[in-house]
Amino acid sequence: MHEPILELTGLRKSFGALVATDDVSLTLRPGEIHALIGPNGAGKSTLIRQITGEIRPDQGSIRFEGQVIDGLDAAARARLGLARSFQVSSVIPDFTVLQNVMLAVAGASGNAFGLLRPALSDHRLTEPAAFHIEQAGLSGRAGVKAAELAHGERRKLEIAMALALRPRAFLLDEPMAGMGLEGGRQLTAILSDLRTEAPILLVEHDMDAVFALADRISVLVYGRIIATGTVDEIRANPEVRRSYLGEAA
Ligand SMILES: Nc1ncnc2c1ncn2[C@@H]1O[C@H](COP(=O)(O)OP(=O)(O)OP(=O)(O)O)[C@@H](O)[C@H]1O
Repeated sequence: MHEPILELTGLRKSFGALVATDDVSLTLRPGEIHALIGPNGAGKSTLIRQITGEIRPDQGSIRFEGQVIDGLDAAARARLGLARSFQVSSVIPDFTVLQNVMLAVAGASGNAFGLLRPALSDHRLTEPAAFHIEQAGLSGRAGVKAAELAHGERRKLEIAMALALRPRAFLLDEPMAGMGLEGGRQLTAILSDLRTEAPILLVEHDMDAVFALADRISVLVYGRIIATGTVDEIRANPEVRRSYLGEAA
């Protein structure tokens, strides 16, 4: 068994009297999609924010690729390759898809590319950018301005930009939201391939997508993980059916 990429141990976070995550432990293994599901207010976003470093746990510890990262701020964790996608604020609406992804490649490489003439035709930027655009399913749209993309295409652009950062793990918070049926199908196929690039911790309410994608599922209820298992194990778990899945299973 490979070492986990990400390992959460005993994470606890309270807001006043409310315990939002209560002794949460889970692992993200190489190559897997681990879905985190649970009712509204269960603590899923609070958990993700502790992993990214946006908020500090009251107790517990996080290891990333074997290193304890509790003392690192969000920027340092991002530099290690912990990528939270779908909240990319850096998409420039007036730039094309290709130019946006090139900027992400340039940012990730740390190289001092000149801002004027050379950079936008530099093959060290155009080649990896074109590759990530294809990986994200946006081939043929490279020349379109970001502002003109449809919602689902914008999400693919965000994936391409996240890929440019060469992540070691993806944290995805409700990627299916607002995608529609066909968009959701396409995104499911893209995410399925993405797990080989880096494992994915997937917070998602769309159970069709979760059941199609997840290698393992953890169920969070009132801040506690009540079950972790394969899709079949979780669908068959009576406590999970009672507290969350109901008829969806
Ligand atoms: N900054 C905060 N201050 C006070 N309470 C908070 C804060 N952030 C979250 N909470 C509370 O913590 C609980 C868990 O919220 P969280 O957003 O993590 O749940 P969630 O599982 O992501 O919900 P959803 O599925 O609706 O996004 C909720 O009761 C929420 O109101």
